[in-house]
Amino acid sequence: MVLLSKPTTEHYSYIKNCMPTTFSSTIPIVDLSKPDAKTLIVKACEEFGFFKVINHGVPMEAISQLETEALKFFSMPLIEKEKAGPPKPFGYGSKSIGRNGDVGWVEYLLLNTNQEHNFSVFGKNPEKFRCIVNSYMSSVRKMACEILELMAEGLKIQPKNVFSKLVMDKQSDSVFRVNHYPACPELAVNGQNLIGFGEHTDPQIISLLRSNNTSGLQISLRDGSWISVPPDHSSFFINVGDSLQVMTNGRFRSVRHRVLANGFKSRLSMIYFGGPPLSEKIAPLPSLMKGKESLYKEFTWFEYKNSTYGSRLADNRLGHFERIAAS
Ligand SMILES: C=C1C[C@]23C[C@H]1CC[C@H]2[C@@]12CCC[C@@](C)(C(=O)O1)[C@H]2[C@@H]3C(=O)O
Ligand SMILES: O=C(O)CCC(=O)C(=O)O
Ligand SMILES: [Fe+2]
Repeated sequence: MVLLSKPTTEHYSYIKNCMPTTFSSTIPIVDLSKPDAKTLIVKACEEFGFFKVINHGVPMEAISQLETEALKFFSMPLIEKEKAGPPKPFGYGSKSIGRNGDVGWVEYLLLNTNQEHNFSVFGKNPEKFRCIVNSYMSSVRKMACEILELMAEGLKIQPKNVFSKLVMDKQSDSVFRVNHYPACPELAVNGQNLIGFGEHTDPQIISLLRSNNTSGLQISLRDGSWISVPPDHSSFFINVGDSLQVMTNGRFRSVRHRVLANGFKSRLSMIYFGGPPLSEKIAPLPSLMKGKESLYKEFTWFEYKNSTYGSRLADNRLGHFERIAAS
């Protein structure tokens, strides 16, 4: 007799003492077609490091095509999906996140925005999937550029492409990820909170996230409390990354966020992480220092990225690069 092991969640992490989920209505909403967008973006980046964008200009068709292809990919047998792995550095991964023992109730495709690095990742119909990913990525990159320009305008710094030029650069080290969180029926029964993707900040400049209508994403506020982000499949959610926190000398905050698994519905999210070229120095822009000292030591994106590889998801990665104020 062959004994098949029952899927079990005992090796995953739970959140203890998790408060009942409260969906927040405090998350800023920015309409990119309105003239006040730049002011609202700056305010949201200072207060939360997070906001929701409507009228974003990414065609719903590009989004749903990618969603369909991704779901097709994730519905394949594990043995097929594993042909696209391991995600070192790009490809299919499941359960394990990063290199240092983090696990979550998630499977994912991690891709480079430069498609040459994504060999053999696309399953049975690679050309179609690749093409759909490309057209989605170019629309989202355009939105990233627009938002980063609005940030510069809102901060009254010049030129207005100081941030956007980094993600538009041919050498930009950007990453794209599709996360799939299967429904976890055990949770529906026992009411526990299982970690889908553990708490962390994104190391890059900016992240643009779109998900289906399944909840799970939470962000941490300045006081350390967690709020649930109501899902909205037609909008984008924008995260300030660590690099943008440094470039604004701490004025913008990179947001800590996490995903909880759902007992009833599966969640699919796709995230574009806009990063600078590897050789780029990440340092506060002189025009934002106003005579103040940099809060950070000087480092390149290459150095920061390398240090993230050695870290655990929840680590305060910027901590190593903070300059301790001389007293
Ligand atoms: C434990 C991890 C896993 C990391 C690296 C390190 C710390 C932060 C994680 C992320 C978060 C943002 C996307 C990603 C691609 C990134 O750049 O940083 C992730 C990466 C991975 O999933 O490999
Ligand atoms: O899947 C999500 O909704 C968010 C995941 C995330 O934060 C990440 O991949 O960096
Ligand atoms: Fe993230």
